[in-house]
Amino acid sequence: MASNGNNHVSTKPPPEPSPLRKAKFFQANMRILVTGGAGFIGSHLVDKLMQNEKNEVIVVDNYFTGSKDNLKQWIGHPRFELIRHGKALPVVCLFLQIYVTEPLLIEVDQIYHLACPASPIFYKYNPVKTIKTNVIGTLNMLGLAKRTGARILLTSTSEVYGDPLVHPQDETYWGNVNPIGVRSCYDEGKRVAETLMFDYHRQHGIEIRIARIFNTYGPRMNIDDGRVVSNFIAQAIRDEALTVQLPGTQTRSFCYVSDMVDGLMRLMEGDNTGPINIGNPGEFTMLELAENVKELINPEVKIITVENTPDDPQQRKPDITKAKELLGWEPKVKLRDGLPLMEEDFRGRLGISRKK
Ligand SMILES: O=C(O)[C@H]1O[C@H](OP(=O)(O)OP(=O)(O)OC[C@H]2O[C@@H](n3ccc(=O)[nH]c3=O)[C@H](O)[C@@H]2O)[C@H](O)[C@@H](O)[C@@H]1O
Repeated sequence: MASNGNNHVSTKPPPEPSPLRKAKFFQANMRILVTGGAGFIGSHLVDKLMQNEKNEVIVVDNYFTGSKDNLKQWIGHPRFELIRHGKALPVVCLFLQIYVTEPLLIEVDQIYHLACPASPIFYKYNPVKTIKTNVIGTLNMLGLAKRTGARILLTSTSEVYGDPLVHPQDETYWGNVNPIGVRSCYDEGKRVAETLMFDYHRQHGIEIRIARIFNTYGPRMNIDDGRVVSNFIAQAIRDEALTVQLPGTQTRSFCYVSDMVDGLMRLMEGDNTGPINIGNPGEFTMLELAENVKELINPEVKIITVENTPDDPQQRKPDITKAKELLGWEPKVKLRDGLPLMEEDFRGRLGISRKK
């Protein structure tokens, strides 16, 4: 049984897969559910999973932050299925509808559970729905894993470390999180989701994997997503000033999306439950990031400072020793190589070409 090296080993064998999966007539394909599969990271993960002819991929998404456009190349493909919901109810409600009141009665072998708005602007917009998504959504996916015997991977977040007092952050750090702040719906929500994963693992023998994702960027991010890399790139392309939130010395470590997807798939296929940090340890202040974007994308653009929001973590950098040792994974794409790839995608979508 997989362990995270911290005595979290389940005493129970994993539940038996559905008898259907063993039936003679049943195809040998691996059936993989991706919640949030129309989103930024989810859709890149789907692309990679679909490259393997043995995979059937089922996406559940409510399009709150994801978009059908991200999956257009797979719609109609015989190994691909998209579960979407009607338009009568507000989008987040619809998401919860399927998770809460309509259990997903499908047979799956693996579940990548990504569903949740990840941009602070979006997750703070309706915090009650955000925490419900993290708690009830994860509970229901664990219920599905229990019934089908599927292995489930949760994309948790570096936000579980809060405003960290250790640097860099390794997986043994328990975090410095405000339980009643405006970010709590997300960071505390993900912390409860991790707890649920381990409780199902210990109590029911569910095969779990937990990735703690650090800031990720790349093509298909929402243009007005509100996160720093997408903001700066869109601002530089539109000739608008880059808005560095104060103090500007706060740091983040940015991982290119293809590296992230590679890390998630290695974690799913490997033997370790995690939690495992998946992120790029290259650390930048927000002022340095702005300088890089200015130099690479638009040397004419201004950099200004603006007010920040409460509880913004002041430093963040993953210790990826565990990912290197246990998954043989480390990121390959440097920030200065990844930013131009994202610029190209944003220019295409904004319809603004580079000045000669
Ligand atoms: O990108 C991510 O992966 C993470 O994004 C957010 O976490 P955060 O690190 O706060 O992401 P941003 O909103 O991109 O902010 C990063 C830093 O940039 C600053 N910022 C943001 C936007 C902007 O226009 N200017 C600016 O300086 C913020 O103050 C903050 O210090 C989410 O909360 C995480 O769950 C998610 O994993």
